[in-house]
Amino acid sequence: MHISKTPRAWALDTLEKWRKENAFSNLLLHQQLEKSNLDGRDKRLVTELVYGSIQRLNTLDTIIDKLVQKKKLDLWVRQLLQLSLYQFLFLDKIPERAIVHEAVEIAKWRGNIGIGKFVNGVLRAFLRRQEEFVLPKNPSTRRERSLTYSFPEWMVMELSNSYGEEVANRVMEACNLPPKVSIRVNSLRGDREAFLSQWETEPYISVEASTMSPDGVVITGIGNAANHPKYKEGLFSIQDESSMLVAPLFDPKPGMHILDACAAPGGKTTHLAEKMNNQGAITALDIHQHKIKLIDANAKRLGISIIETKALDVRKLDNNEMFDAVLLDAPCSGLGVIPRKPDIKWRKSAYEIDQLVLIQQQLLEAVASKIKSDGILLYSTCTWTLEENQHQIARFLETHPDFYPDNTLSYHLPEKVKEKAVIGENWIQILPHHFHSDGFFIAKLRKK
Ligand SMILES: C[S@@+](CC[C@H](N)C(=O)[O-])C[C@H]1O[C@@H](n2cnc3c(N)ncnc32)[C@H](O)[C@@H]1O
Repeated sequence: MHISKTPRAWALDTLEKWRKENAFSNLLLHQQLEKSNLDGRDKRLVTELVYGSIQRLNTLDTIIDKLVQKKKLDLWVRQLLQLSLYQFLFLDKIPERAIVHEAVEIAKWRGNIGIGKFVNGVLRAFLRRQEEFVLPKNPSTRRERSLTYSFPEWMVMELSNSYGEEVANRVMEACNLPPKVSIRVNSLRGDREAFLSQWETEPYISVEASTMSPDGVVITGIGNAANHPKYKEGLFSIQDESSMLVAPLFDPKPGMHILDACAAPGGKTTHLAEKMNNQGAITALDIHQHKIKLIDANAKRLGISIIETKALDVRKLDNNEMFDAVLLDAPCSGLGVIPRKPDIKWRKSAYEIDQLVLIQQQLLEAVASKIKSDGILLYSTCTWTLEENQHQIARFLETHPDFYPDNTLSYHLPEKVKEKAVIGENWIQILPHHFHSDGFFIAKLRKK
């Protein structure tokens, strides 16, 4: 195989595009793997190398800086070193000789013999001096924890101040493990038992009932689940298990009229429609026109007809329509999805979180007046910062005396979830180490 077609060359190409195009690693990786002619095993290696190098970015760069002594490196050379060091440090099945050899071949092919020699020298220096770079097993300072768990220092502090150091360490550890793939059975097309029995003819795929949701299935070996015929036939949706907790909290009944204020791509909207047995009405808004198409396509694929979509900023919703319930699945810092999108660690800032808190406040304000008396407001985010979650809801209740915390939230949560999650009177916070699913927050409020 020519060097340009090897898994490591594909990984390097993907890392370069990720950085230069500021792309999301998960979307880019899907595109790249589709383009390549690699077999399943090699695709898994590319995935591991790309996610791993991004996940461990600060740790790898710190080592590279020590090895090259501040020499300015071309982006691709640095990334080639990152993915080689990632293999030395975090993968134990690949022989050191093979890692060095392939890195040098790629350096010669992409650059020249001189760069090949340079890469060879840096990697051999690392192997000679390995002991200098061993990460502390029980890191204590902020800097040590940042390097051992590969998190920016401000996030280490944010997590520790919110949940304590021990829990923060468990969260960061969990974020470095490969994410689970979970799917949601379309209950309009049959129940989970029947669905689980339909995979026996596909021996490379294994399925297991989720303990977090009666509609969820944890699946391995499927590759890109969106390419599977059963997905195209509308038998399931791809959804993280934590997100599957939202729809049941409405105790949805056929005939309800629900507003999903930030709906695209429609994961929770379609779950709600399935729970309502496709009877009633859901108004699904999203600010981005191009994302509305995703909700429509998902509804069509799943055989759902009760969702009416509209491209609209919910802050501009000025008709007099009132709803039985509103879901505000707000735009947020997304720190809870770091296991699936490690890029978030390096691209979010504390300043951005402050901006998001203000937007979330405006969105809550906008939907509050659209809820009927005795109606439900569910607020959710896929993050763990207190400002976006518990503090946001406390502030809303302080300034909206016509709402009160709805303590029925826990009736609709599976026992297994209640055992591990952090639960308040009317909210739940799932952290990534609880179930190895997304970090997720949900609060339930009711209008007087
Ligand atoms: C967390 S995502 C929603 C995910 C969705 N609920 C699901 O389960 O598939 C937040 C969405 O809010 C949308 N959004 C952001 N600001 C908005 C606004 N002012 N009005 C309506 N939608 C908005 C974003 O485009 C994004 O699609």
